[in-house]
Amino acid sequence: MTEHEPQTSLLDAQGVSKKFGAVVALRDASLTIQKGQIVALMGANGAGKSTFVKVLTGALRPDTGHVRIKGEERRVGSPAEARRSGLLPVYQEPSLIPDLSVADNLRLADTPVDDFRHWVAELGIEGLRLDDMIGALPLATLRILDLARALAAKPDVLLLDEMTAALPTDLVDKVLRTVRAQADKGQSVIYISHRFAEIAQICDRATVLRDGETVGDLPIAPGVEEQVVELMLGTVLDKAPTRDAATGHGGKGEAHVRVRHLAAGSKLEDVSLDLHRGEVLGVVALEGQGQDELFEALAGMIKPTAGQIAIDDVPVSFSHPADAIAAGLTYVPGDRADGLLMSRSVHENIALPQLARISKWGAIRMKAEADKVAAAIDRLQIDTRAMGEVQRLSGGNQQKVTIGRWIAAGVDTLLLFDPTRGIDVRTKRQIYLLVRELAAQGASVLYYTSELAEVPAACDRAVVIFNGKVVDVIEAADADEPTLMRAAYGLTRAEGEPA
Ligand SMILES: Nc1ncnc2c1ncn2[C@@H]1O[C@H](COP(=O)(O)OP(=O)(O)OP(=O)(O)O)[C@@H](O)[C@H]1O
Repeated sequence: MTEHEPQTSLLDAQGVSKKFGAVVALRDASLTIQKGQIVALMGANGAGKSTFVKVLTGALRPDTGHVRIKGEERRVGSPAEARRSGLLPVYQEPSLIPDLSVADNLRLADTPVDDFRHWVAELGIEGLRLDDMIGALPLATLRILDLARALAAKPDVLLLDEMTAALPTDLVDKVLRTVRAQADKGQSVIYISHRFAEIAQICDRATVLRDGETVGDLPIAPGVEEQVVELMLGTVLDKAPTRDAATGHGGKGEAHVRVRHLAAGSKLEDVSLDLHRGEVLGVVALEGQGQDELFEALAGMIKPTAGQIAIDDVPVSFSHPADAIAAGLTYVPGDRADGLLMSRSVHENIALPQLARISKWGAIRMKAEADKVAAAIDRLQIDTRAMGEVQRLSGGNQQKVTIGRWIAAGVDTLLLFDPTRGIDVRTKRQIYLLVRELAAQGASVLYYTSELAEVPAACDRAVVIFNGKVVDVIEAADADEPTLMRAAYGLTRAEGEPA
């Protein structure tokens, strides 16, 4: 090709539409990608990103639209056909079969094992055995295995849907570097994410969807963030709320939940912390430092092997999640599928904890419950077009339902594990405000986040866990990303550096 000849797009989709009954998921979506480019596909929760990826990769049949691959009109009728055409997705939720081993899963997809092993190592997963059962592996590892499996198939276009949302910072870094390096070698990537920092780091362009329609396609350049947000939302977003230091809790006074020398599982070795009423206490840790076990022990899902938990100075011991709930500890897991009744409605899912509580009052309380549920849906702007079943909601809207139910029910102590995973920028801000509101009303919140920027936005203080132990406690005012990151890697502060 001469330099004057226009380059044929590797993939060019135009005028794609898709309805689910009355719900218009895509109305006029388009996207073009050249060889070696990374294009960010952006849009608020429910804008149609996942649906678009499913159409492009043959998992859903569009109602209208054209897809050209290397200049040729193609009907991508099935995932197998998409794969043959060089398009391979990594979906938002892990796609490996839990009841099978890693090796069996690879066999099912004809994945070359040596290439897979290469990518697993490159992406920073150590100690994986091919006979490990998928169901026993943590969510972050599963996401990486999905990516490694896709890379091993050497697709022309890799479609990554919220790839980093469930990953801790160290793995995010590896994924971003790997994806960029692959693009530099000529692989194209469609990258769905709500995280601007990642998009600025690796993407060449951003295609923006709003209500199922492509409303912009811009090169990534300094200052593009505000433009993208405006296109995504169709309005100008208020400035991010900052925590009101005057109302924040400084971690002083009597602790509501007191944890001493807690050990559990193979990773949590010795964690002590005090969670006060009215406090949002952040937990920061790289993958696998014991944070899962800390939350599971507090939620009564696993038994500690050592240490004590006390609530208002009364020692407690949980043999079952019901014991933790009875003691006022409410756990919202990171894996939204764990917490939702997928085939039930949004209303039923949000009303669930209240139903347990109010059943003895019967119909008298039904109106109050319905009002609270409606208020929670409204506060979180849950997309209710697909009210029938939670499984039909977009991923971000499902996550909002898991949080919305506790806003409706009211809580004493909330254990939030990475609550904003896959949630768009506007809703994230609403969630920070809601968490702060719950705290202002006297609730205690323990808040694990894999996104370091959330600590100063939502928390009063953060404990940093490394190798199963608390290595630092950092006040929100000092919790900038470099400080948190160094602490998370177990690096002590340099002599003379301010705390
Ligand atoms: N199988 C389905 N049945 C009915 N409605 C659906 C189905 N799948 C998606 N939808 C609806 O289509 C719309 C677009 O959803 P989609 O998952 O594509 O959004 P998204 O942009 O990926 O959102 P998120 O950022 O929250 O993942 C939503 O209103 C969703 O509820």
